[in-house]
Amino acid sequence: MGTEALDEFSLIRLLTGGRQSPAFQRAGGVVTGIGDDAAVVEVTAGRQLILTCDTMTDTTHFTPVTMRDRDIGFKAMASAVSDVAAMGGTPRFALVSLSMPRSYPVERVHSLYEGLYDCANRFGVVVAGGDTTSSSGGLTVSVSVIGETEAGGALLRSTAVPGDVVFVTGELGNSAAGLDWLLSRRAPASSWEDVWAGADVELRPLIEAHCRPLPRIEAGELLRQSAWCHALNDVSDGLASEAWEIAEASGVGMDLLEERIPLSDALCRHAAAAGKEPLDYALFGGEDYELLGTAPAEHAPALQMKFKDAGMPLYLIGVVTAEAGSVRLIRSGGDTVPLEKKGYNHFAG
Ligand SMILES: Nc1ncnc2c1ncn2[C@@H]1O[C@H](COP(=O)(O)OP(=O)(O)O)[C@@H](O)[C@H]1O
Ligand SMILES: Cc1ncc(C[n+]2csc(CCOP(=O)(O)OP(=O)(O)O)c2C)c(N)n1
Ligand SMILES: [Mg+2]
Ligand SMILES: [Mg+2]
Ligand SMILES: [Mg+2]
Repeated sequence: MGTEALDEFSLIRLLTGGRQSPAFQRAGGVVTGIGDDAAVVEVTAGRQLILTCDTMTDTTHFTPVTMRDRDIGFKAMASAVSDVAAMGGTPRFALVSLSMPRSYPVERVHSLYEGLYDCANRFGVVVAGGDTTSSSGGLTVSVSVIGETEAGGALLRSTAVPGDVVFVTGELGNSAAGLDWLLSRRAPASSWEDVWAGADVELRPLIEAHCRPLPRIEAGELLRQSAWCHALNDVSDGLASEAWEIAEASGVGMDLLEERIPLSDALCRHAAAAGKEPLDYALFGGEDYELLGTAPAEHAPALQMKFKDAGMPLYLIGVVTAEAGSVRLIRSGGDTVPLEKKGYNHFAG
C-alpha cells in the first residue's frame, strides 16, 4: 500500500501515534505536542537553547543497498542529535520533516519511524512535531533538534588554544568502510538480516557504525561539565575536514599523529581486503559522529581518567599549534605532511 492510500492526517497519526507515552512527553517538557499548529514546550529557566537541523536524502545519504528503512530513521535522528553533543548540550525536542513519493509504501515509512523513535527514545528526545509532504523526487528526512545547556556553557569550534591536546571520543573510519562494503555487496539492505543476526561478526562494527551511529551525548556532557574542553566538533565529514574547521574557526594550527588515530581491527581488515589505506577512511570518510575536540594539555590526564571512570574512551591524537592555516599529519615514520582540507562535500568533486 502506497502513502496515497491514506490521507495526510491518517498517515501522520499512523507514524507518530503511541510511540512516546504522554508521561514521557510531559516529563520531557512538552505542554502541547503533535496535533496543533505548533508545539508548546517548557524551557528551563537560566539555560540556553541549542538549535540544529540535519537532512538525509535518497542517493546522497542512503540507497536501497546501504540502509534499511529503520536505519534511515535512526540515523536521521542520530546525526541531528550528534550536533547537540558537539555543543556539549542535552537534546530535548525534535521536529521531523518528511517528503516522499505518493507511491512510497506505508510499511516502509512506518519502519523508518520505528528507527527514528528508537533513537529519540534512547536520548530522551520528544518528537514534538514536524511536516509531511509528497515529493516528485526520492525520500528526504530532515530532523531539527532543540537541546539545552547552562547559559554560556556551549562548547564551540572557535575556542581552541595553542598548546591544547586534540582528542577524539572513538574509532574513526568505520562508517565509511561499512559504506564501502555495503556498496560493493550490491544486495538490498533489507535482505541482509544475516549480518544483523551476527552471522558476519567481523563486519558488524563497520555496518553498525554506518547504519546505527550513536551520538556521543554523554561524552559531550562530560566535556562540558569538566570545564576543561576548549573546542568541540562532531565528525560528520571526516577527521581532516573537522580538524580544519576547528583550526580555521579558532585561528590556530593542528598537528595530528598518525599512530594515535584510533582505527578498528575490522577497518584495517576491510581496507587490506579492498586494497585501500585504512587511514584514508578515518581522514576523509565521515559519518563517524565521534567528537573531536581540544583541551589544555595539563588537564588531559584527568580528562582521560574521567572518561575511563564513565566507561568511555578518549584518544589523544594531536596538538594545537600557533601556526594558523597549518593542519598537518605527523606520519608514523616521522615525516610531517600537510593534511588536505578534504572530506565529504555536497557540492565539490
Ligand atoms: N540552508 C541553510 N540556511 C541557514 N544556515 C545553514 C544552512 N545550511 C547550513 N547552515 C548552517 O551552517 C553551519 C554549518 O552547517 P553544517 O556544515 O551542515 O554543520 P554540521 O556539519 O555540523 O552538521 C551550521 O551553523 C548550520 O546551521
Ligand atoms: C549512498 C551513500 N553515498 C555516500 C555516503 C557518504 N556521505 C553522504 S553525506 C556524508 C557527510 C555527512 O552528511 P552531511 O549531510 O554533510 O552531514 P553534516 O556534516 O551536515 O552533519 C557522507 C560521508 C552515504 N552515506 N551514502
Ligand atoms: Mg548539515
Ligand atoms: Mg556538526
Ligand atoms: Mg551535522
